Amino acid sequence: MNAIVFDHVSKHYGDVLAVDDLSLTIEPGNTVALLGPNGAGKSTSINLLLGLLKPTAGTIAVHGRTPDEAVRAGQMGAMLQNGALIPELSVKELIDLVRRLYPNPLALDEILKLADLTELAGRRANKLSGGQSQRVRFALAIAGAPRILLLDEPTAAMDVESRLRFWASMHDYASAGRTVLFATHYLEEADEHSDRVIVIAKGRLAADGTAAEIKAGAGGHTVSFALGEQPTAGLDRLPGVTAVEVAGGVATLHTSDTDATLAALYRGTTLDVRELKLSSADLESAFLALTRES
Ligand SMILES: Nc1ncnc2c1ncn2[C@@H]1O[C@H](COP(=O)(O)OP(=O)(O)OP(=O)(O)O)[C@@H](O)[C@H]1O
Repeated sequence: MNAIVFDHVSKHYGDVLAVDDLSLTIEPGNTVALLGPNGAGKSTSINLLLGLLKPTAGTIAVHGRTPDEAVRAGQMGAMLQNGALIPELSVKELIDLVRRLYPNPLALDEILKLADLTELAGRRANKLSGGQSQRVRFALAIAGAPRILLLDEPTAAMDVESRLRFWASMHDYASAGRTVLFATHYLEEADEHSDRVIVIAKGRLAADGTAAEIKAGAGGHTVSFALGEQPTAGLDRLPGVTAVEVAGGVATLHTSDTDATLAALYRGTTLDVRELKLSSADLESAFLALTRES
């Protein structure tokens, strides 16, 4: 059975269509990045999954149950964008308080270890740094041993070292066959820390695949050369070429097949090709191309 199913889900806030006929399935054990620019509908989708919002149309299933049923059964844990911690309690007390609310929680020591908080167990919540507070929020999200973990921009405002520690914790938790869905703006995080990337823009699905597939599918490579005064006609019809840009006397061809484009450039045109450069588009340009299109 799928872990998460969105079936033609839409969500309106008054006149604003935040999620627009979104259909997707996520299998158990996958770590999936939900990537999209500001206002794409990432938080709305996560809140719909948690049952905090109801869809205007369509249905959502979590291991075959409604979101409300799945939350009640302790199957979902979430780390949302802001959530206050109780300042007077120590890290250990706070986590223990929350874990006791669940039917089958993880052991306290295991949570502290997974969230990399063992050394901070006695520290009061109001004496934690921003990155440490985020680790406590992560600990609270996993306390009930949820099968599905939802993380809404979990590393926002973390420094580089905190991010590394955070992602190590997330991978440890996911490694026991759990499903993780995290929303992010950071392309490199989606690339490095997920098995699958779902790109949404304006509430719609813009791409779905591994980071490598998304890079390839969005015209993943560029071939550029000094064009000078030579004509550009026909460049857009070379095999593999998806877009042509000319700026400052340099032509840049976006291509899905570098070999075919290069062969045709040399054999099929009379252009004098100089200062040739090849580059692999990164996820960022693929992402920009995808979100621009939609
Ligand atoms: N409570 C609300 N009332 C009205 N409009 C809302 C509300 N919450 C979100 N929206 C709008 O819905 C759209 C999607 O917002 P959402 O917060 O889901 O996007 P997001 O991808 O999470 O953005 P960000 O990356 O900036 O957090 C945006 O246009 C936003 O302005």
